[in-house]
Amino acid sequence: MTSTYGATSSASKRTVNSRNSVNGVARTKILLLGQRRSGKTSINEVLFKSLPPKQTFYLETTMRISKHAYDTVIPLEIWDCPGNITVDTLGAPLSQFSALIFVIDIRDLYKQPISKLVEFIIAAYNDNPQLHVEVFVHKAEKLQEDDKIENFRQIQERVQDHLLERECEQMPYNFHLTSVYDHSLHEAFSKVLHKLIHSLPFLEDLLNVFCANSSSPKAFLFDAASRLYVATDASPVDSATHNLCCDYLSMLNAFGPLYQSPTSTPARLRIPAAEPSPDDPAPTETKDRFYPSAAASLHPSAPGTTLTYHLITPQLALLALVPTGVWDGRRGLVEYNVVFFREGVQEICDVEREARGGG
Ligand SMILES: Nc1nc2c(ncn2[C@@H]2O[C@H](COP(=O)(O)OP(=O)(O)OP(=O)(O)O)[C@@H](O)[C@H]2O)c(=O)[nH]1
Repeated sequence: MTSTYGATSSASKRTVNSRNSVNGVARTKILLLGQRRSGKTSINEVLFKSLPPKQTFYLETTMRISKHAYDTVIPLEIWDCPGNITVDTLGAPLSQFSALIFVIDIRDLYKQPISKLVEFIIAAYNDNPQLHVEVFVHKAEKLQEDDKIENFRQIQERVQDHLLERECEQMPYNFHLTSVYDHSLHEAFSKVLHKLIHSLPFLEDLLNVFCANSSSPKAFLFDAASRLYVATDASPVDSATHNLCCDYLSMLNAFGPLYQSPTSTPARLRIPAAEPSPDDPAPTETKDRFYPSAAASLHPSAPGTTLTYHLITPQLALLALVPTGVWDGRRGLVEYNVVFFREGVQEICDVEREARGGG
């Protein structure tokens, strides 16, 4: 197993070499673009700063590019750009970025946002064909189901037409319907994140082994603070289960500090201390919020399912559905499997950190 993780390490080394290193750590960069008021800052604040969605109403207009660092399985740097930024005024080559998220308000069917998106897709095609271009058709909850589907279709069609006109239709890009008011944003951003994690197949393998040995029909490895899932097992993701896990995490995040153990110091949780540097983007706020483990019964009637939560690293948590019979009768076995899962994940995180020059 160790040699397989070694392979991840060298793969990561190759890819992170091309990225800018801040504070000695090579961060994977994500560009957040879109028209004014399309919802870029809201997306960043809701996901990574735990801002309640209703409070996005009070966010101020972004005047300059702001860079936000966030540490999960991989260290991220999110560039929140003002609405008027163009390929020329960005001030950095697109080759520095791993993903470009373009946010379009679902009611904005006009030419301007589509032309701007097409400009960036063409620039990416020339500068960095590996760039993952993801279009978030945002504020989707504002429309009724039929209008939502119709606008979503029209935006996709117009982008395709523009790219055909410019003979650049080969560049791959994906569309997602999103809103800060439901789980669609978390699901869409998780899918973007999966494309950036080189160790994803190893995390998925660990989850598959955990599920097989614990009779679990579904397990997710979540980034606990942002509630993005960084990996899941091979069984299909159904939105209801994903949403349930998200809500359970949200509840634990809210109540965790009330039950904080006095002995759960950062040193004990092995939180790496980083020296701040003047160039460093705003660091991720660390808030102690966890129970080490928890469980909730979902269907009390037999046979029943229990949703379990286990903290894996200071950032990551394993959420798994386990048959209640297994949880009640063979809890020791499930916890034994969690220990092995934790060791595997920690090893992957250590290799990743080492490859990026952070350890
Ligand atoms: N209904 C709805 N409104 C949203 C959503 N996301 C953001 N908004 C609202 O959209 C408005 C603009 O949001 P911002 O995040 O400031 O948009 P921005 O793209 O960063 O804007 P600039 O800084 O001007 O470029 C705010 O009033 C938000 O409350 C959403 O999913 N649904």
